[in-house]
Amino acid sequence: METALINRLKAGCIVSCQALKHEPLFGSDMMAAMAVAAEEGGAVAIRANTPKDIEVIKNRCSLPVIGLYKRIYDNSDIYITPTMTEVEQIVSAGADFVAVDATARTRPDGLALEEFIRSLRERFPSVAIVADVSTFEEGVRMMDLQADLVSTTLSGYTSYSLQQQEPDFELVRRLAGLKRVPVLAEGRIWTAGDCLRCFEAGAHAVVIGTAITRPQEITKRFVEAIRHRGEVDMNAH
Ligand SMILES: CC(=O)N[C@H](C=O)[C@@H](O)[C@H](O)[C@H](O)COP(=O)(O)O
Repeated sequence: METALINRLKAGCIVSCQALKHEPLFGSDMMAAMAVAAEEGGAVAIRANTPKDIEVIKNRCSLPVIGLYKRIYDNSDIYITPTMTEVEQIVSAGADFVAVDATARTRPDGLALEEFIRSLRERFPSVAIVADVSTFEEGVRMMDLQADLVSTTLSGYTSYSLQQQEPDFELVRRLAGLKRVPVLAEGRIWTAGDCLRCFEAGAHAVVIGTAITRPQEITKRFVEAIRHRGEVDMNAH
């Protein structure tokens, strides 16, 4: 079942429909509408945050869902599905895949990454695991631990990973080059050209969030481009 699901993602566009509490589109209805729009547009899957959003999206949209649950604990920097408590809730909500922080940082419950993955597998053998990593070494470690997919989600979002404005094409290329586990290219993909570069680098699929589902950021891009043009004009006179 996992293999069929993973094959279904191949060469596809996965749309991340997420809005946090402080964002204008916050709310499960909004995210479900985004997911339906993504499905109409030809997406192959949805990435969604919180049990509630996942449940509503699964009810309205027929695409498979990569579920995660962002929760902040005081004693850890890990916030993407940090413990088994969050895993249980997103699986109950209907997630087909579970995305987890797969960095080596200390987890809130102190569980070693190996232990966490082992118990996730034991408890939920039919759920595919998406390992969100920030570096090549973390990706390899998750391949050793037999994650079903590795995603470059956290590149640029840990203190020790490459910080850059564009997607981490090189990380995609290095991980995909190992030909061990399918690799998702995720993070800061803004254009169709970025997507094509990810596929050239060997990505199994691409995950696009902000560029499709955060209108405030999309607007800002246009506004900044216009402002920049104005500044260039002023300097020319
Ligand atoms: C780092 C982190 O917490 N990333 C989150 C992961 O679920 C989301 O906030 C991103 O929107 C998603 O990864 C897609 O990336 P982008 O929005 O750049 O296309």
